[in-house]
Amino acid sequence: MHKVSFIGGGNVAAAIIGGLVASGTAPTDIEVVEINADARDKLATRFGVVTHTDLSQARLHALVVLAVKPQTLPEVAAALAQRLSGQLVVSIAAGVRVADLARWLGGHARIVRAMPNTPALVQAGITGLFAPDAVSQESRSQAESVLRAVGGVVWVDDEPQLDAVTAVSGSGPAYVFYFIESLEAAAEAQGLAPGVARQLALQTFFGATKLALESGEEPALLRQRVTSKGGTTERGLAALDAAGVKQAVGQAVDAASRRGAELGDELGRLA
Ligand SMILES: NC(=O)C1=CN([C@@H]2O[C@H](COP(=O)(O)OP(=O)(O)OC[C@H]3O[C@@H](n4cnc5c(N)ncnc54)[C@H](OP(=O)(O)O)[C@@H]3O)[C@@H](O)[C@H]2O)C=CC1
Ligand SMILES: O=C(O)[C@@H]1CCC=N1
Repeated sequence: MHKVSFIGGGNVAAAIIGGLVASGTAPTDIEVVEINADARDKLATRFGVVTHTDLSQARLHALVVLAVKPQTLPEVAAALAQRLSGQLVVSIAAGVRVADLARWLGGHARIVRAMPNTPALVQAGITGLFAPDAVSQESRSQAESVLRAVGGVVWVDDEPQLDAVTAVSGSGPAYVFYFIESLEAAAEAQGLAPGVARQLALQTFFGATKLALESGEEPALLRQRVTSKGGTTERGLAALDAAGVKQAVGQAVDAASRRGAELGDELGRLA
């Protein structure tokens, strides 16, 4: 496993670092530049990684993961530009395009974009990856091996598709938690105790997903098997249809994807 430098040590960086350490990377082979003292202390205590307050203190390993907010990236990239000497740069920032990042990095070409998600924390993430044609197969494999430490990976051929990935699986855990919260609230409204409501909601999402993954069957077929003719599920699904839930999910993904493109446009206008 490669030595990795992280710039930004927040939620997602911590999840990836956790996966790397769990899959055998020595904590001392990971360094993190993080301006927030609390976050820095947590990373050092939890994983034993090397931490720095400022980029100027970093050694910069062969693979550098940019894990700051998109709005912070132009400033971080400008500071990093002076320090780069051929490293592979992997950006996880939503929306920020390779061409803009390359420009802020002073023309650096070895860039891969990645869009992970927070289930990475429990090594059950899924990451979308994109690299421009000029990036070698070896660099692609290096980037992929870091993200594989926290779950599955998929590659997309066109950069705009990464906005769709962001909207589906990057933001997706938030939609799932929203559905879990809704099911739990509905269970409580039926008079079930809060602890029971939580257990029913969580295990139902977990069990249904496990069944779909392990059986490999079409989700539509699995749904039909739950839906007895003239029974309860039929009524429940009819209510979901009448409320336009399927359309609402489409609208959520569309809105999130457009925000990704918009972030790219906004930040791309910066020099
Ligand atoms: N959250 C998610 O589910 C996902 C997020 N992403 C992307 O990942 C990136 C990080 O997101 P997330 O982990 O949620 O964000 P966080 O805010 O948790 O992490 C970013 C960290 O970087 C620190 N930071 C800010 N400026 C600097 C700097 N100049 N040098 C070093 N560290 C700095 C921040 O400190 P402080 O808080 O003090 O500013 C913060 O601790 C974003 O670009 C986001 O688009 C991608 C996939 C999923
Ligand atoms: O909300 C966001 O912008 C980030 C990107 C995907 C998940 N969180």
